[in-house]
Amino acid sequence: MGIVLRGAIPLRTHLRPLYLSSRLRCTLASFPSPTSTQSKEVCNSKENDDFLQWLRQKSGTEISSVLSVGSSVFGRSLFASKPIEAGDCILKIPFSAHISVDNLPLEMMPLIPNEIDSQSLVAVALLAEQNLGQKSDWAPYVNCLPGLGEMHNSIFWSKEELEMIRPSFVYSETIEWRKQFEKDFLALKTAMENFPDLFGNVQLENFLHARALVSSRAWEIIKGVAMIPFADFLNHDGSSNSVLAINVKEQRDEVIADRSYAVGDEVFIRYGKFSNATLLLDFGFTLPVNCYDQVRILMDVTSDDPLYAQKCQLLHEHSLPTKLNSNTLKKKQRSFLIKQVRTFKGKVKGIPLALRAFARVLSATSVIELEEMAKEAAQSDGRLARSPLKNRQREMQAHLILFQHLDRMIQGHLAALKGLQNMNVPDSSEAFSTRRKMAKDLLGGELRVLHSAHSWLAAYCKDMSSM
Ligand SMILES: C[S@@+](CC[C@H](N)C(=O)[O-])C[C@H]1O[C@@H](n2cnc3c(N)ncnc32)[C@H](O)[C@@H]1O
Repeated sequence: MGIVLRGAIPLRTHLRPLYLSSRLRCTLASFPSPTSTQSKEVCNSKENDDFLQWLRQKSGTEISSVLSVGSSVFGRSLFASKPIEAGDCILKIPFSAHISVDNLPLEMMPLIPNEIDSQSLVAVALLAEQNLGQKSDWAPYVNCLPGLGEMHNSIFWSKEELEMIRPSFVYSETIEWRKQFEKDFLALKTAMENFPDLFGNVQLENFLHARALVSSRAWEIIKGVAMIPFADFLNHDGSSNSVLAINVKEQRDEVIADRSYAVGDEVFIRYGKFSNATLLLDFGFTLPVNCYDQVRILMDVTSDDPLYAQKCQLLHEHSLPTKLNSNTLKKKQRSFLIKQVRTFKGKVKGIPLALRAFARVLSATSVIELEEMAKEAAQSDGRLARSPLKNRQREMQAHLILFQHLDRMIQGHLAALKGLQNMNVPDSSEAFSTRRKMAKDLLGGELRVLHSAHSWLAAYCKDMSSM
């Protein structure tokens, strides 16, 4: 195998493919590149030289002769120190420079419960390096990592800050994640206590910090995930076609420039095709305009529906989410994901077929209709209610249910955005204003997606009623 392209890791994603398939480039109008607003930055040459010299020694090879470390509005960043042409390989980092689970003592592994994911394991490895301080082989790198106060992942938001994003699914996901990480920490604490010299006295706050450092800057490697010094100083531009790639043959990570850069320009890569929800949860930032935005929605059969039991049963039998599996499935697994709606060759993209099928079941008013849906599914590919209902009135009703659901979500988002606009932010609270801006980006992006689906549903219902 040669080069494998990959994205940075969002939290708790175990099975993300190791390569990025289609590499859709957003139009500049819909997705401004950060480079266009970026001022050139003079790098601190001493810091850069020291860091690169340490990494060169650690790796036994040249890392990059065209990039230097500096800072931009996005924090630590990499800049072109020489002219770069599209197609140039701009950095090469051997696997030996990774911080991964291999940094942990082998004797510790049997003490770690199976349910702990590889990102939490790397967080534990990072905690050990942090505790070793200057004695750590990775000290020059570990010292560069942002402190807890500089992290804005939603798991660090206060109750009041989280209220700003209540209409978004990210609100409940953040709460779920925090609970999960607290549980993971308790499970890992016992293992760490067996190695007091290595870990010292790790508190929940330290673990959450390390966990968020991993989610915002680790990449998938062949086994699990790893922190990759220097490569993780590159900031994200959703319109970039440069990604971090694994060169298995040469046992190193590489980045190929997708465009030319003049000396002093900040160099960006794309971490992945991530929505603002993912960026907020995993990376602690958002983009003002993000063409990968999407909205998670939860729909359920209401308990006052006369056919409640029959609808739940039918949906459940066809693997559609219902309250029946709320004990076994997390909210995310029970939700539907809407993307910006586009019509292509008469087909609509963005509203999942499963969601439309769900709405068709919701719209049924008799057991006979439900039985017909089940029969039709059995006679075709087994999937329930995938085709338009023969009864046009009913088909319109199904889509009206979705339309009204989205309408309520739109009203919720609009009210929350208005609240953010009118909110008094104390001048002293820099973190709060950063987070308020992130809340605006998240809700604004979701609103655009909701509006696109809402308009499409309105047109569909109109078509149905006029037939
Ligand atoms: C892989 S690190 C990149 C280096 C980082 N700037 C630093 O100071 O170490 C990812 C972090 O950089 C910041 N970042 C990267 N791209 C960004 C962007 N387009 N807008 C805002 N922040 C960004 C976020 O804080 C993110 O969690």
